Amino acid sequence: MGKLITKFIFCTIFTIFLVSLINKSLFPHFDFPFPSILLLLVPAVIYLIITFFQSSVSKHSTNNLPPGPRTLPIFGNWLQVGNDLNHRFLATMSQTYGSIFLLKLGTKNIVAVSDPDLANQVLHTQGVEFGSRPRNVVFDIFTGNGQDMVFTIYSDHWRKMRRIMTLPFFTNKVVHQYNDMWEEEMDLVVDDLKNNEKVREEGMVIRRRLQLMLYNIMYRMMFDAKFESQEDPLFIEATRFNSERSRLAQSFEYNYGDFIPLLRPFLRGYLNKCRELQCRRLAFFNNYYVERRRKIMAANGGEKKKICCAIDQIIDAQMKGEITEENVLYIVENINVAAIETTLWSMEWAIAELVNHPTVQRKIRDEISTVLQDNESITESNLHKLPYLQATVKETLRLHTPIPLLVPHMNLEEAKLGGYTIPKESKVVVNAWWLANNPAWWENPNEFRPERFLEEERKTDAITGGKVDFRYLPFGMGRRSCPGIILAMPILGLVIAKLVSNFEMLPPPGVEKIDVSEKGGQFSLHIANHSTVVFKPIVRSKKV
Ligand code: HEM
Repeated sequence: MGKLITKFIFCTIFTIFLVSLINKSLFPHFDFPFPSILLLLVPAVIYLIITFFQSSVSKHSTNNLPPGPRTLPIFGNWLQVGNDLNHRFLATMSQTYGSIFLLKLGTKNIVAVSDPDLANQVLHTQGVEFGSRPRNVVFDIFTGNGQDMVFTIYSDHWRKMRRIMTLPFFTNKVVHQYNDMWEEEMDLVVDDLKNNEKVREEGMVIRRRLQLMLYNIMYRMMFDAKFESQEDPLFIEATRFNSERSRLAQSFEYNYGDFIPLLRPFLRGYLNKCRELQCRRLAFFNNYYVERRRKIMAANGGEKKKICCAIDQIIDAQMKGEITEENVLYIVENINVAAIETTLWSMEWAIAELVNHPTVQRKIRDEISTVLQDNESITESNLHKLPYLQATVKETLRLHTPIPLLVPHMNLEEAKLGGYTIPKESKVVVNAWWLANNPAWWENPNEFRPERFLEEERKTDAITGGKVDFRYLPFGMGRRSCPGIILAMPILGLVIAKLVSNFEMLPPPGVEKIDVSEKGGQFSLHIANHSTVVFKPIVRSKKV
């Protein structure tokens, strides 16, 4: 510190001397006012900041940090790498810097991992050390400073929230309890498609209809409530609130204020927008859904047997003093964020790939008609008899990993990883997409080929003895892995089975293949264009 102060004084005197010299020679008659001298301190202050950063970087570099590109003062690597640190860009960087590397974005450290063994260390063997989530200015607002479960640090609060959420959402009992309801919602989609003549000739963009289906599945599970149609004002409001929240949280626009705290005052407008949205959004969940359930529960005298949906159990936990009223709302917020769009993106990817691969559609149909008895309908409980269908779901999530870098992890304290020192509070991203698409580990990874999970992957299973395959992590692994896998996999399997067995899904007239290019945000990877698809009904004898 003493050294820095000497540098600062030296630099200030030197700058004043230099600039007055320039001023005197350029403007000999200019009377130099006092406040301008103060202005001259600006370069000195900048120099001070620069040297401070330089000293901290060089201090780190003696500490066995992971490799990475050279950093600039203040900005770190930000000017070189830009805002959009997406899965493909990080995969390319890993070819230069190796399977673990460090980027400095302003004051923030980002460690990128793209190797199955290192992924195992982050998610599993050192899952406690790396089990937290990094915070940023926008997520602090959307999570009420970590009152939720998905984005909170690894702590007693997280354990309690995960335990309380597991019983009403993430057990086999829940799956069996709701299987019929899921099917009912899916059958309504099939009926809507069948009853719309335009759909079998010109086709339609199915996203909004599937979105309604998924909202209804989740809101029926959560609140025993459903939306009447895509025009239902509450549906319009819920989807608007959630998509605005996604847009604001996933945007790269606020990075500058997050990476460089000095610039944070310039984010005030953005952060106010986030605060205002969050306030209205939580009030919406509370007024229309949570409060309604509270009233119904109060009318039932809090009788256990009358608990009929997930939020009743959550409110019950709150009434026992385990969590706060705000925590209840953040659970609702987390399900809205984590459950619906992820599953919807996966469905859109699956449909797009099936349209472009009619043989896969045919094979699924054949499997269903071979395996299931006449009049035996597909349900969650017989999905396990349909390996090709399941391989199709897996292949979709491999090629188009919806959360390609997982939800970022963070180490609260300095830690070791792959022999390197990871500074405390680093954001650690596991490049799940690259693990699942690296040609070093997968045969022709760019191909959509469900067969790989039945052929070569079976051989891999034989080699690994069926142990966890850390090349394939669309739901993460370990403590912070996705608990929703227990719902998402059967929901995806059932929707695909119902669509494929009721319709031939085709590109619209005049189009050979539909566009499967991708678009990403800070977390997500979704299809860039929601293409039109023709749903041509199949005349069948079997009920599916
Ligand atoms: C295809 C659909 C889905 C995909 C691809 C997906 C993927 C993921 C991923 C990658 C993570 C982070 C894992 C990590 O950081 O290591 C995650 C976390 C989470 N997901 Fe999912 N998810 C899906 C559906 C769902 C559903 C349906 C729900 C709830 C009903 C859900 C609830 C959660 C929650 C609560 C977390 C946070 C876990 C924690 O931090 O402890 N997800 N999901």
